[in-house]
Amino acid sequence: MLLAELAETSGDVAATSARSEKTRLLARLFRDAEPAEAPLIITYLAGRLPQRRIGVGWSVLKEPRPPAPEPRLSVLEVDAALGAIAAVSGTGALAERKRLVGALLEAATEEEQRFLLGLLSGEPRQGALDALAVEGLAAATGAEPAEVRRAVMLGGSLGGVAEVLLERGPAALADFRLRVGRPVLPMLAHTAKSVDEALDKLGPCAVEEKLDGIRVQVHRDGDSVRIWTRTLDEITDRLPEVTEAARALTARSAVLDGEVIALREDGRPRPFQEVSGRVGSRADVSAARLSLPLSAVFFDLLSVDGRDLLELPASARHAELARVVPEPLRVRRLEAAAPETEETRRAVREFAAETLERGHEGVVLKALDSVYGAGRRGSSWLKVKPVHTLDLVVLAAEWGHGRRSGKLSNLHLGARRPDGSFAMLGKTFKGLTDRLLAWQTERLLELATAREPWGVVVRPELVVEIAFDGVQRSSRYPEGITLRFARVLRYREDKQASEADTVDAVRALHAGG
Ligand SMILES: Nc1ncnc2c1ncn2[C@@H]1O[C@H](COP(=O)(O)OP(=O)(O)OP(=O)(O)O)[C@@H](O)[C@H]1O
Repeated sequence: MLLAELAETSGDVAATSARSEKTRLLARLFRDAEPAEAPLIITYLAGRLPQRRIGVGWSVLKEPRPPAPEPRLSVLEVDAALGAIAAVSGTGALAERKRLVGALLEAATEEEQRFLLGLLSGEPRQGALDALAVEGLAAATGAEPAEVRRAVMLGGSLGGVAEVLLERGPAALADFRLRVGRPVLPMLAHTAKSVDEALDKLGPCAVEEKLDGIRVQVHRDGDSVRIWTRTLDEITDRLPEVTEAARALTARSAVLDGEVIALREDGRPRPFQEVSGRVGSRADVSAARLSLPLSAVFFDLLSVDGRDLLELPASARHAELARVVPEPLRVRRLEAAAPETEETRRAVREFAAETLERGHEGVVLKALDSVYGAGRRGSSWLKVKPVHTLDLVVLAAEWGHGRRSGKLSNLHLGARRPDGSFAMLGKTFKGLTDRLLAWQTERLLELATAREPWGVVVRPELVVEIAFDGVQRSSRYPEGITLRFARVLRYREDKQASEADTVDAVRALHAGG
């Protein structure tokens, strides 16, 4: 497929507000696509790059280049060119990247150049494109949209499903079943303001400790054990102790969902940063496990000995979990089968208070009758934390003063609007350690799209977790609201900007006071 066709459709989809028309346009595009092109088309439409970063800033991109008179670039050629640019390293890398970017842009027509520049500078694209792409694919192939969604959940990627669907038609969707050895996206939680609100919303439920570590999905098949993160990156080699624990279970095959944490000798959790440092580092793992042993604590079971449990209610999945996973490897949990009674509510509040005393960050309440919604942020899991946090996107950063001069410090924070753009909610430089300041200065300079005397404007890509004390009215910011006492907790490199919190979610916190 020529890039020109993709660029034109992308523009047409953005220009119409009717969902049915968007679906029709996307269906036509998918009908014209080769199966192998589908994953790329979907990523480009959503404004993402498979390479994530190509190491080229706005100063290079903005140089005018003569456009090609006729469209001739294919999407696969664009991908190959961007791959080559991302792979350049060593001395003279910058000049070489600049040369390659120039060559790519000069092979593109004016309209294609606009599309490529938007893509490379991280300009917001269609909000919710992936959901539209599911409908477009379904319309193009005659599949049921719900079946396509199910396959994406179990296949782990929309691109992968799209390719198979275009190649073999709707019948191929039946092949997407939970398989040991193929990870699925984890089920996610919504936030509730209090334990009582969560009990009211859920009805009969279980309350569990919320552990602040790294989400893991552990697949055991006989002696083979593999471990994936929330974003489905494989980290088996980093966690030999989890592999050993999984091999010791009574089940021959199992898919487990849990959290990896580090515990002190007195049983209290060590800070998240230590866990992520160990999992992310490339240091020798046998030495690392001696200085910081990690433990997995499991809270769900997706399959056991060949039986798929995804469609079972949470209570039945937990009964299976309790059968195959011994106590210390299971999350602490209390069942609240009668949440309307004062006695139950008191017990749940006590459980939550004790959990905080034990050093954990909060609790998660889960409806007893809910199925496992892989990849979904359903309303049947509700997290309750005493400190409000939001995942926001860094839009710009200001140069620091005094001890922080030469470092990018004060961050401009944005929440997501429904159209995919970002609304600035405020600024903060609080909570930044020297290590974070150094790290963010380097990253933000890479992402810079404009340099100003006061700092840099960046591609809206980096997600940062912010703690704050409340939401208040402010005429200084575009949505009329801002955060009180915002401070940085950590960067969330496991999240994309499209997963950041929305303006509506922040507004709801304001309304709820
Ligand atoms: N008992 C538990 N049940 C479910 N999740 C838990 C539990 N304990 C800890 N977690 C962790 O809590 C995460 C959800 O809450 P958190 O506030 O950390 O959300 P988040 O990291 O911003 O992202 P998300 O909700 O998108 O995962 C889960 O992804 C999981 O890693």
